[in-house]
Amino acid sequence: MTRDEALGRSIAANNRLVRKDAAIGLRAEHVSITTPDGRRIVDAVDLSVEPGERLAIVGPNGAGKTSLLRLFFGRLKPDAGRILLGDRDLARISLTERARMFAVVGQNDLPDLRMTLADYVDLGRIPHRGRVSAAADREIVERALDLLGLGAAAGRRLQMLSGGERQRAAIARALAQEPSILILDEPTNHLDPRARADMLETARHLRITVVAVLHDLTSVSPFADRVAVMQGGRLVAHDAPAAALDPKIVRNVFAMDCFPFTNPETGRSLLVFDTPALGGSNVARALVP
Ligand SMILES: Nc1ncnc2c1ncn2[C@@H]1O[C@H](COP(=O)(O)OP(=O)(O)OP(=O)(O)O)[C@@H](O)[C@H]1O
Repeated sequence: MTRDEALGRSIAANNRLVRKDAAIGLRAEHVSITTPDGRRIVDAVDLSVEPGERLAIVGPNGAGKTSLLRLFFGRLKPDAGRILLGDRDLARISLTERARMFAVVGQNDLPDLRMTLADYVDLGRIPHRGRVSAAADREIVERALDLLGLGAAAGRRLQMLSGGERQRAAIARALAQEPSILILDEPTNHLDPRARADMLETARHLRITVVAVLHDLTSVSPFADRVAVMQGGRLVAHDAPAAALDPKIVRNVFAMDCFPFTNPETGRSLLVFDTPALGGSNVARALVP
């Protein structure tokens, strides 16, 4: 059994973490956000995420990725356009219901570091409190911890965990919420390459809708079904990874070279990125006499 299959089986065995009504899609219809000084940080974006799909949002710094992500789960309201959750307008869905549907792992989710890991992951149960027995809540927390390989650390305080372990704890907390939609803002920050691959692989097996802002472009194609490329608040591509991260688009948007590559052992297609030849960037020009 490959590692990938083993993970799939472990997640299937822990499938209490995946809601039966998990297959919900999201749609942004012509959404915009304009700042008080008149800047369009999200500009007339139309974008759909199919039920159970994993969408990666990529783009350079300041492109509007986090703002678009926040529109998707209602943290920000659009000035124009609307967000649909399934066929319902998100603006008409109560905060309580949203809290049960969306689990969000943000960039700076620093809780009180004196909490134990188990208590922290139990926070994910708050939207469901009273709907199932306390024993069922505990079991779900344990499953979420086991799934992220943190079972043995359940009694440790967060301050005793490494950055990578805290990041996994945040994902465990999100999964304990049994969300329909998982929202990840740069989830692989602080993770070493193996932990990063594991985390994205875990998200890949969940069979729920996942929307993730990713900075590391090499993580995108193993993880995502589709990719939204943002630049200057606009959506400039929305397609399967190889098409959305086409070399021309990558060069225009990121000033990087992109080379498609197939892993000869697995047949999996991967994208390799490089900076353009010296002289292609202002920094390089400044450094080379
Ligand atoms: N509340 C706000 N008020 C004014 N400007 C904002 C606000 N939030 C974000 N911005 C600006 O909007 C633009 C897009 O920000 P956003 O955080 O969505 O980009 P991003 O693509 O996620 O960037 P990064 O990769 O650096 O995290 C930036 O220029 C940012 O400074």
